Amino acid sequence: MNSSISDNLGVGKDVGVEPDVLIECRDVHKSFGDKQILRGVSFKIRQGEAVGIIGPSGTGKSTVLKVMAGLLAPDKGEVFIRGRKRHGLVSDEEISGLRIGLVFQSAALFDSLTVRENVGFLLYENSKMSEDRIAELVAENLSAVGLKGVEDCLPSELSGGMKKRVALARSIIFDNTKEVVEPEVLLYDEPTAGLDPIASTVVEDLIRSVHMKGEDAHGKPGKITSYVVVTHQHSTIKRAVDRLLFLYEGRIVWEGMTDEFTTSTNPIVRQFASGSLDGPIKY
Ligand SMILES: Nc1ncnc2c1ncn2[C@@H]1O[C@H](COP(=O)(O)OP(=O)(O)OP(=O)(O)O)[C@@H](O)[C@H]1O
Repeated sequence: MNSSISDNLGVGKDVGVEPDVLIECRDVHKSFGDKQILRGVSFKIRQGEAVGIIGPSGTGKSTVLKVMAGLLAPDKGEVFIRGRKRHGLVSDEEISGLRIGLVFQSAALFDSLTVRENVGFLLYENSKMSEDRIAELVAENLSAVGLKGVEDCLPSELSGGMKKRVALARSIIFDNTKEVVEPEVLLYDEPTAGLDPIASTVVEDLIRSVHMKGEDAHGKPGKITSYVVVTHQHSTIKRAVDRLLFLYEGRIVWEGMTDEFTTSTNPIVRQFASGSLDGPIKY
């Protein structure tokens, strides 16, 4: 791609960053009106990683996910996708060489479409694949998340947990007739919020199972290269992620592996991990 075309397509020139870094936020700032939410957020998401973003309510975690997904543009600072600077909002993930999926807390399925139409939606709209092939792929991906025989159901006929699985199947399905299959990063916004402890465990294991280091319902490695989970739940922190970013007052104030979280001496982390009212975080 020549540079004038790539500039028009919203992708800048390569910068010399590490090849295993899929997404990098560098000094990202974002305000809504006069509310400054992100005040210089910097971090990297690498190949194969399972990362959690935690922090007090309203601190900007969902905003970070939207910036990573290209749904919100930073006011200041930069987002690099596989070493290429993104300009503004992303309109075509193919250009970046990375697919980025955002999985909302509510499954966000189309009520009037069947499960098959929901899961295959992007392929029906954007690919040249035959309807039969899409139907096959839909069945394969539903089965990877442990669902069978629900293709003709409407979302209203499914339980909450089944809807989450359908939403996940929709996020991991891709057009496998293309020559180049880009890696995919999934961003989960509070996937276990409002679920009972057992349903949470099911979702946490599902998130692991679609990751390349996990195994799907057939014992095959998952398709997702890396993922990022915004969560408040300790079980999700422990079970579904390996590394944590702690966001507080618009900045990453602590980063570490999950097992370091409960032993950290950082006063902000200690207060958050224990749920104490005493400490630097004020409500
Ligand atoms: N589109 C928007 N317009 C105006 N304000 C917004 C917008 N999106 C987010 N905000 C505000 O930005 C702040 C951060 O929101 P965000 O959802 O990113 O926080 P969060 O850390 O994910 O919170 P929670 O843990 O409660 O879900 C909140 O005060 C929110 O009201």
